[in-house]
Amino acid sequence: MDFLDEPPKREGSLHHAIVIHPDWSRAGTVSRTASQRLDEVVGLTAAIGLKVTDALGVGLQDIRPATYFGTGKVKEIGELIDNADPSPGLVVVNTQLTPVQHRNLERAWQAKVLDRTALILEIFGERAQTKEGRLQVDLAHLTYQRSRLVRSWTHLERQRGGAGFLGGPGERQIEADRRVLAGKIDRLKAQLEQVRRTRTLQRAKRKRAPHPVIALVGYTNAGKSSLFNRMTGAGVTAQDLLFATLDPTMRAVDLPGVGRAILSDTVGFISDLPTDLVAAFRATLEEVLEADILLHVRDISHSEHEAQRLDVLSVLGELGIDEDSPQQVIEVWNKIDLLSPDDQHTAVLTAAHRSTFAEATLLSPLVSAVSAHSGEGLEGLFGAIDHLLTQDYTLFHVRLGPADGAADAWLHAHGDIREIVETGEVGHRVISVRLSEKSAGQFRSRFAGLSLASKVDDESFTAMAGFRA
Ligand SMILES: Nc1nc2c(ncn2[C@@H]2O[C@H](COP(=O)(O)OP(=O)(O)OP(=O)(O)O)[C@@H](O)[C@H]2O)c(=O)[nH]1
Ligand SMILES: [Mg+2]
Repeated sequence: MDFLDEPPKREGSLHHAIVIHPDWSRAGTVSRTASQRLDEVVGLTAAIGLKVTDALGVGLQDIRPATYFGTGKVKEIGELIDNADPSPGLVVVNTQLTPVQHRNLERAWQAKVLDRTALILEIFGERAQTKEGRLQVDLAHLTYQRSRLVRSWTHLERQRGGAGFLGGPGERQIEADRRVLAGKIDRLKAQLEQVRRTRTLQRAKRKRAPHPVIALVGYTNAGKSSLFNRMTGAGVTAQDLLFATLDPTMRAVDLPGVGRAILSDTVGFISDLPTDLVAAFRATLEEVLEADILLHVRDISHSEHEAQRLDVLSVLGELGIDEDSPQQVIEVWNKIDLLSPDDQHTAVLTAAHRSTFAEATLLSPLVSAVSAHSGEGLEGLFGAIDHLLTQDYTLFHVRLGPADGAADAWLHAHGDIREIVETGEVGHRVISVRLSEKSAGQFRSRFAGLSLASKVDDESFTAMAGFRA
């Protein structure tokens, strides 16, 4: 009964995998076609450096509690594994298997089985860079293992030849007392809580700085890091890999027209992201909750971009972000360089049209069509950000003299300078600047001797600037 003591007998290569996508399309309820789903899971498998020897969709009409697939299918796939050369040591099944199905399939095929959750965990395990990222992945991994007490195959195990996840004794550890696992989980949770507290403090500090926070979210591979790089000039990893970015990266940037803002790149989302995993990443994704603006980056050249959009909305929903949330939303239709000239034209027009009626919410976002690669459309995106951040700004005019250097610097730092008009007198000028209500209040109390004038008509502006009519 206890398969844990029964290692696979066939010595398949742990670098090679067969990928299986259970296909329900005949039941008529899938939102995506099976072949695109299969492509995605092949991409995920390749993302951890595995060679895919075979990839197939398997039509299903019902699920067997013991083996997921019917007996005939299990046997058929078993033969496929046996006949493959090199013999694959891994079978990826693109669904969530129950612990029993998982174990039985491993035994039947004498190979390691990775279901969708395990596969995504493997990718995350490989990508995590920071302490926090690793903690989160470890936690997700242990939670997954505890739920099934099945041996987990990890890339660490693969690389170190037997060392398991966390660099511990691996499989033996899983076989050990559940209480050990539970203890580890508790400790990880405590450590993560500490990280979370530190982050909250950092956020509070940022809040005191007057800079808006802009967070990039989107389906994995949509081009978030590429756009982040375009916007910041930073060398953040952008790769044609799923989940190239796992840890959030933040940068202060000076955006044209907007001034200083904090830009945050985040982990990509994917369909069927297990709830556990979403929870594990909550700590880092809290940046998203705190953002003033969300840039929802979409690969508009992808045939599945609409389904991906819905997946992203559903993950955001699990994080507590919905259409009523305070974050303002811009959809960034990325990769327009990959569209035909006609489609590109349509995308740009549609984006502009949508934006006209947009409420800047999740369901009614502003839209910007761009190419992170060529930089096309970026000005429009900056314009949209500027619009959102400054829409409650009022235009003021301030007359400054030679002694008002401090006020001048303050306005440049906190306002959106529209125009500077030199008056006739040396060192005197009128600055037209857009300020938020809050900034205007601060200016008035800080520079009480200067007057901030709003709604100045042409005539009084001329008078103010000392021009002769
Ligand atoms: N042609 C084209 N390719 C792009 C563009 N933007 C990104 N890419 C490519 O798309 C792939 C994914 O880009 P990333 O920036 O890593 O995507 P990401 O959303 O950060 O991905 P994850 O971090 O994995 O979630 C890379 O190969 C990029 O070079 C674009 O505007 N045009
Ligand atoms: Mg990325």
